[in-house]
This record gives sequence, structure tokens and C-alpha cells, in this order.
Amino acid sequence: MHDTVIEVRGLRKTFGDCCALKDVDLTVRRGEMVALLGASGSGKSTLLRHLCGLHRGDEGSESRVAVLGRLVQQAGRLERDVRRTRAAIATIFQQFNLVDRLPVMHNVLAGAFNRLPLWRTALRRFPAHELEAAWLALQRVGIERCAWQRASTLSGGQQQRAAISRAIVQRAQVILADEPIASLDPESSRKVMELLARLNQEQGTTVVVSLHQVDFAFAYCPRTVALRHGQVVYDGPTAQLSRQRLMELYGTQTEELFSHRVGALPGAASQPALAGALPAAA
Ligand SMILES: Nc1ncnc2c1ncn2[C@@H]1O[C@H](COP(=O)(O)OP(=O)(O)OP(=O)(O)O)[C@@H](O)[C@H]1O
Repeated sequence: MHDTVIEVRGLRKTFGDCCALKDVDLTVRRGEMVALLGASGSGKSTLLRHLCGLHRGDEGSESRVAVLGRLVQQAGRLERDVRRTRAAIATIFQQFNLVDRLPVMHNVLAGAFNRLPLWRTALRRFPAHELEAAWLALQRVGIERCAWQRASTLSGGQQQRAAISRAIVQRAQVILADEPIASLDPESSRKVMELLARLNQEQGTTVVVSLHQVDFAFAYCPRTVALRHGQVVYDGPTAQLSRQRLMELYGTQTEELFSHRVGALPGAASQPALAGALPAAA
């Protein structure tokens, strides 16, 4: 068993004349829940997409990404058996990545595709134990009543919970969540973050979640990695990210990182030390 689950070394990504990631180094250990914080355009999505091989670093650069002890990419080239590594990584995106026209149940069962023969997934003939696992996963996130609705009929928060159910069925060891709460109301945001935190605490799933709002990082993520202009500018305990430190890191962009009252977040109540580090709500 590898204690290091995510290892990024010298990751560099250039889009045209925009250097989106500049020699990023990152190590995430098994069972961590890490917030990836930064203003718009700081490189959060780009970094997450490199972790699962949806983006490749600059060719010929020193860039190296390994997940669960297996190489994902090196020097801008994807590893040949990246699919095997991806099978253990669940991705949850801001724009709910479900198949709209399919029932929620079938979307959740997609988490089992990696271990089912192709004919079963093509004909949607799922073994009883997989159906049961999907049902239990839907129960766990509290949307089992929506199981046979089309995914498109769910609210944004319910769709994110369906995506979390799919990650459960996938038995993912790593969840990469790219601004999963960006378009949700505060109550739905809280539910989604609580579910991610519970998976992390109860099953030891390693979670890296990019967030716009620092308040949610304080409430749910013990560690924060903060990006600015494609560089890691802070990597450490979220509790040590005072408002002043954020001002130093983000300057005029700081306000963009605060959008909710942390007092409204139950998780924050259990971390009173963090609340003192937060600014008064606007
Ligand atoms: N496919 C692309 N083509 C060109 N430029 C891109 C592409 N993807 C990202 N970029 C640029 O890379 C930089 C980092 O973008 P990224 O989406 O990673 O930021 P982000 O921190 O996730 O932002 P947001 O919070 O707004 O989603 C930005 O300047 C963006 O314009």
C-alpha cells in the first residue's frame, strides 16, 4: 500500500501564450481531504485534469504525475495503461457530468462499468448485486427516491449527489471534485461537502476538491493548497490561512474567495479556532 496517493512533480502546462501551471509540485497522502483554492483562472481545473490524464503537461517538460503509485503521465505523454489508474479515480465536475437522458440509476451504475463485461453495459443488463450497490449508494446520499427519474430532472445539488453515488459504486480510492458546489445554493453546497467529508472520514477516500469559497475549505478540509497564476503559493493547514495571509497571497482578488457566512456552516461550528481566522461576513 502506498501512503502517497498523488504525486506531482514539475508540472507545467502552457495554453498558447498562457502558462496555466508553472512547475507545480504536490504530494497528497492516503486519506487526506485537500482543498484546492484560488481565484478564477488560477489553474485549479487544469491541475485536477492533469491528475486523471484529461490534460497532458507540456511536451518535453519535467512534468510527472503519478496516482496510487502508478504513472499517469510524464514529460507530456500519457502512460499507456492510464485507464487502469483512472478506474480508481472518480471525477465530479461543476457542470454535473451525468448523462441527462438516462435514469439516475443508470448513471450511478456507470461507476461499475470498469468491472463489467461490455455486453452488460451495452444492454444495461446489470447483475443484481451491482443494482443493490447502486441503490445503497443512492440511499447513502439521500436521493433513492429519484432513482428512476431522468438525470436531467434533478436539481443541481441532487445531480452532484448522484455523481457522489457513482463514485461510491466505482469504489473510487481518489475523488477529484472540480468546483462541485460552484453553482449550488448554500444548503445544497453544505450537503455535497458533508457527503465528500463522510466518504473521506468513513472510508479513507482521498479527496481533492477545488473551491472558490475559502469558507468551505475552513469547514471541511484540514489542508489547503492555494494556487495563484498557476503556482502553488500556500500548502499547509487550512487553519493557518488567516485573512491577512490570504490578502498577501491574493491581494485584491481576496474578496472573490469569500462568499458565505461560515457561521451558517455546521462543519465550521466544530472548528471554532478556524472561525476566528475568518473575516466578518459582508
Ligand atoms: N483549454 C484551454 N485553452 C486555453 N486556455 C485555457 C484552457 N484551459 C484553461 N486555460 C487557461 O488556463 C488558466 C487556468 O484556467 P483554469 O480553468 O485551470 O482556472 P481555474 O482556477 O479552474 O478557474 P475557475 O475558478 O474560473 O474555474 C486560465 O488563464 C485559462 O484561461
